[in-house]
Amino acid sequence: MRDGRITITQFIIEEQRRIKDATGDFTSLLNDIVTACKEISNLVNHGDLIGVLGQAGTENVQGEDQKKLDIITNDVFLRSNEWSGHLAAMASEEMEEISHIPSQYPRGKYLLTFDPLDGSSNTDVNVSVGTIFSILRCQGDCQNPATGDFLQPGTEQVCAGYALYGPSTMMVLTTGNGVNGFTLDQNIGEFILTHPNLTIPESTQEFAINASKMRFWEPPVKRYVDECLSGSAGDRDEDFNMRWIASMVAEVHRILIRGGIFLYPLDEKMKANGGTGKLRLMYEANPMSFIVEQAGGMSSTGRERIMTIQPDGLHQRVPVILGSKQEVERVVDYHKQHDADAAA
Ligand SMILES: O=P(O)(O)OC[C@H]1O[C@](O)(COP(=O)(O)O)[C@@H](O)[C@@H]1O
Ligand SMILES: [Mg+2]
Ligand SMILES: [Mg+2]
Repeated sequence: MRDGRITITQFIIEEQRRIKDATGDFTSLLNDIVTACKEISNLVNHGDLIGVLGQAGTENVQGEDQKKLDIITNDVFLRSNEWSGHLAAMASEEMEEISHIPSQYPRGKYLLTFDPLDGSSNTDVNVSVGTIFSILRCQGDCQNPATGDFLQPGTEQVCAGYALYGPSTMMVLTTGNGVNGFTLDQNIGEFILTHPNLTIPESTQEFAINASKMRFWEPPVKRYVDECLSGSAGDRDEDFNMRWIASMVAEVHRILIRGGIFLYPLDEKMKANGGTGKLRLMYEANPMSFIVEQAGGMSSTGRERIMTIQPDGLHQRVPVILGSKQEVERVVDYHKQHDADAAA
């Protein structure tokens, strides 16, 4: 741009020039995703002015009540990405099965998973929400993709990103070469590079967890949070602050900017109902873990690195503990100690 600012399109193209044999497919796919996020930003921003708030009256595969915006944003993502010829198929939080590319369009070599609207319990109360996405290569038959083609560990991701619809609309991306943030300039409708090379501070005094679940937490999590709450009056040398926005995108974004630790652990109530966590591996935990690790942070279930989990289902749920390395390592240690004592 004349004033030296870099648009997301220019940034992506320059990134791709680094890659030998880059065909431009990936760049074009990312541009379609960027367009979808711009459209969603506009919808979220207009809210009740265009009647998109409130319940849809339907349930998704997770058994959750869908918001109107869950369904509308899912449709925006499908329509924006199905025609390009770069995708073999898509998968979403809001669809039980994978979505095949309509026969009138060519199929390509990539797979796209997405959470079209993250933090949807916040839509009606005007609190930040987002969109999360992850791109994989289709390792199987791209002309006849199946669910199994999606079930690749997070380490296989080609790209992960999110859009945050807050006071300003931002996009944050990684293609495995660091993490960069872009802000939507509403005047020209372009995302501009404003946060190059985002890095998560190793230490922090800020934790985020839904404390209403405290009585169900496993001992390692209970111990960690208790210590944070006791602060310098307890075993920790400093005092801690707490945050909970109930939008994973907004929590992760805060952590990318100023550090912190985010926990949505497995708890006794979930276990009693045969649950394995709250957040979904394929379109929440894996893309956010890729971004957090690329920014120098750490992401774990408490017992294993999330990115190396072999997925066994499109909507599989996992415990998520991510953020500043020193704090995540501490929580992982507490799990190790607890499990070792329990096994002894
Ligand atoms: O309402 P709770 O239990 O605090 O859960 C909040 C969590 O649930 C989520 O809203 C789940 O995501 P969706 O809104 O996409 O279903 C996360 O963004 C957030 O971290
Ligand atoms: Mg979500
Ligand atoms: Mg969602």
